[in-house]
Amino acid sequence: MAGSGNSGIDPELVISHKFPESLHTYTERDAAIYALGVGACTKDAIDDKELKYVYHQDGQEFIQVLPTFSTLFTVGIPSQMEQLPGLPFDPRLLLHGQQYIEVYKPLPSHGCILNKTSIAGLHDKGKAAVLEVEIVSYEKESGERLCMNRLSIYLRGAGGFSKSSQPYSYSSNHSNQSAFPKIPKSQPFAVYEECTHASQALLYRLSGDYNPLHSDPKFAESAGFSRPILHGLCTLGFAVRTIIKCICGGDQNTIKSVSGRFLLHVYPGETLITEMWLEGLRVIYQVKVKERNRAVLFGFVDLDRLSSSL
Ligand SMILES: CCCCCCC/C=C/C(=O)SCCNC(=O)CCNC(=O)[C@H](O)C(C)(C)COP(=O)(O)OP(=O)(O)OC[C@H]1O[C@@H](n2cnc3c(N)ncnc32)[C@H](O)[C@@H]1OP(=O)(O)O
Repeated sequence: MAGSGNSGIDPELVISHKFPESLHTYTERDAAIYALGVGACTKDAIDDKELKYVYHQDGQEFIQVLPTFSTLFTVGIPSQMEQLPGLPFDPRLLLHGQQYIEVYKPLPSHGCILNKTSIAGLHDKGKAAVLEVEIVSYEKESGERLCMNRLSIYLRGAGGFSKSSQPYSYSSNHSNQSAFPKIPKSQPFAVYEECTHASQALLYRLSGDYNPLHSDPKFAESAGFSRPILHGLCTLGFAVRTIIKCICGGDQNTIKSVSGRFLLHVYPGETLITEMWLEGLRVIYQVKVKERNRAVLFGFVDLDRLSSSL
């Protein structure tokens, strides 16, 4: 509830903050390491729908890039948050809450990206604060807009900063594009099961997210977990890759937008079961961890066309 504590957050200072523009350069190797990190070709090293993400399959000139690779353009955010005036927080208590992605054109296999970052929201949830950050990414050379990522960061213990009896809530996004649909009660259109590896987070972190929550047992324990947990964006990468494989006929370029809410942490080595429902051009999905029979992620993916193989 509003006013239940005082985390020292100064909301007006936070939402008026202006981030400097930043550059992010990547190569084909980064795109391939990312694809392996989210499980591409793990079940089958010659998978004909996935080899293209890690190898110049059939002589293709460039490797193909998964749309969720764009989430890597945001890896600098947690360290930028530490410099953010008016936002004191304990980095051990920070969790990734939600991710929304819009893809405007296929991601190139290498390039230099210009990121424009802004605060998109701040909410007082009493026991937590939720900060939303939006990053619009452009291809530096052409100036063309490539994608947009909006992430919600859940800061445990940082709520209670509202000055009035109404909980503080600011959002720059009025379009409700990322509102979550209900999980249908009907049987899923497709279900796909896949194991993550015990070393999944250690592989995924090589894509640039070096938060010790995912690799350091002592840090993970101090954050309240029995061992390091998987990056939320790794779980999201598994889910979207699964949707591309099961619904999009392997064509990653049919993805227009992706939305996901992280419901519970995943331990590397656990088995992910992704359930998918197709409603027009929208795929509603839910990921469960088999070993604990718990939902860990849900959301939707909007497509720009349906695969002819459906
Ligand atoms: C590129 C890097 C980006 C930054 C990353 C930061 C570093 C962390 C990286 C990670 O990858 S962490 C691993 C991935 N994330 C997780 O594992 C989180 C899983 N989710 C949870 O553990 C829980 O859902 C939660 C976030 C702890 C919240 O659970 P809790 O029981 O405390 O919430 P509720 O009581 O249900 O709701 C309170 C309030 O908060 C809203 N809310 C709930 N969940 C989320 C969420 N995932 N994202 C945003 N907001 C959330 C909920 O709607 C309630 O609001 P009101 O309805 O009361 O207004």
